[in-house]
Amino acid sequence: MSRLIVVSNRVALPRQAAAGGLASALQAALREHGGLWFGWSGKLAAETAAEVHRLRDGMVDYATVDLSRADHADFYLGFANGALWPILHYRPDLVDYQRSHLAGYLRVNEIFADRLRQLIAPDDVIWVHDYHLIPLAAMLRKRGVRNRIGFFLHTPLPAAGLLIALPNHRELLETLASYDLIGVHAARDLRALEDYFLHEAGATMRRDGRMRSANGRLFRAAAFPISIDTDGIAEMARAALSNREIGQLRDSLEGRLLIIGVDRLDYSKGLPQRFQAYARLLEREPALHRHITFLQIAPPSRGAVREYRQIRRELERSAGHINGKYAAPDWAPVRYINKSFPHRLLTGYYRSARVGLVTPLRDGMNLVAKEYVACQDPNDPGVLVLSRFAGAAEELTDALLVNPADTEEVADALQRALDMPLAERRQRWNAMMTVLQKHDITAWRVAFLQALGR
Ligand SMILES: O=P(O)(O)OC[C@H]1O[C@H](O[C@H]2O[C@H](CO)[C@@H](O)[C@H](O)[C@H]2O)[C@H](O)[C@@H](O)[C@@H]1O
Ligand SMILES: O=c1ccn([C@@H]2O[C@H](COP(=O)(O)OP(=O)(O)O)[C@@H](O)[C@H]2O)c(=O)[nH]1
Repeated sequence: MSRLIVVSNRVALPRQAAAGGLASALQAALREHGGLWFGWSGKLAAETAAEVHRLRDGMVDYATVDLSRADHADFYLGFANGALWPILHYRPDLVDYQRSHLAGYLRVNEIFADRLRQLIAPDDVIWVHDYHLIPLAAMLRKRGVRNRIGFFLHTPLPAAGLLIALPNHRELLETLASYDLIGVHAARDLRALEDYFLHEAGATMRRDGRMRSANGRLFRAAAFPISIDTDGIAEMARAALSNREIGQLRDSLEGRLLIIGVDRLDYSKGLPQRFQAYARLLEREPALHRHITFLQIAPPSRGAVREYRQIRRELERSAGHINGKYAAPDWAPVRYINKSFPHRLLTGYYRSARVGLVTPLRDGMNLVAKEYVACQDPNDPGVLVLSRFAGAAEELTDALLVNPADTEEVADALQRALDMPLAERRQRWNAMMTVLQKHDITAWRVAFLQALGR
């Protein structure tokens, strides 16, 4: 079996809390298969990649590099999260495009290519992840790397008509053709990718399903919905019940039904709209007062980008406003926490909640939705309220699917979830759990690597 090299900006180092879905998922994918994981150490230093830090844990070797403050600002905050992230999440209005940021992005990709080149053996299979590293394969090819290289995009991909709003889009996106296989989460992302290549980048589609780029390179694209370690997460949720912290949460509810949301503090997650929908429910249904509690866990993310600071302020106001208006001396309708929790606790919190409220405006997949389902008690499962615009909605069709921007619709779905009879909760949960047991993180990894190997 050839060695697998996974490359991503974010790396979940051993005994470090996984930050976000990419890190959680790749950690689970590599745990069983083993391989080398190359990427950013998460640390800043005087110079980018002055040395490669090596570490081994179980089946996984880690090779990480530090970023200089300037490269972190231009590459990660500036271009990746200030320009690419908003356009990929259908927010051209938030794109802050600066040439110096693009230059930093390309510079860091070149440095990564140099360092990685030295680690690659002839029959290694290389799997690059996400929008931070789009041109990496083209840069590796320039350095003579002929190995199989796959790419996986963890975000949504908007329609070509929107993508072209990004200055210099073709120069950047065409480099994707240097990969042998491009994976996306959902059928709609695949349609957008093909549409972009065929109508904006001069590629053609061959009968065998591969595309030929304008400069003659053959590559394939397909959808591979990412998933979770379903059985592992379910087991963790059962074990969590004996945790003191989970008992404390349950006691504090005093019989009230819990609605839970867990999201990085990101404008793509639809948090202001979610708070509004919850407030609307309270306004409409005084009978629910004191009988429900909404727990929103929202660890801060990318705080050096202006929009992320703004959304943080907005949510503080909104949570304060709802509590100010509806709270009683012995009841707060919203518990809002800007802190991150390990899976050991999160799984128990999910299991304690009657409703999982997952309403991003756009999301590549959204693993929280899948984790919430996997953590439920089969005898008394909760209900998932899920945005149609999360990749997960293509698979979890037995959730209550909503348009997150429609306050009344989300409030209706919350009410329906809170009232749902046990038989219907069980039937919906069984259907979703069947999907997650078949399509777990191992199935995702195997499907992608098999397709890359073909
Ligand atoms: O690394 P950060 O800047 O701290 O951000 C965390 C990750 O956010 C995004 O995650 C995506 O990947 C998930 C797994 O495929 C998917 O479920 C989710 O919908 C995406 O938003 C980002 O794409 C990652 O690169 C970041 O590491
Ligand atoms: O306090 C927290 C909040 C989130 N997560 C994890 O971060 C991931 C979030 O992934 P998702 O795909 O939902 O969204 P992303 O943050 O990647 O956009 C999930 O595995 C969560 O369990 C966590 O471990 N602790």
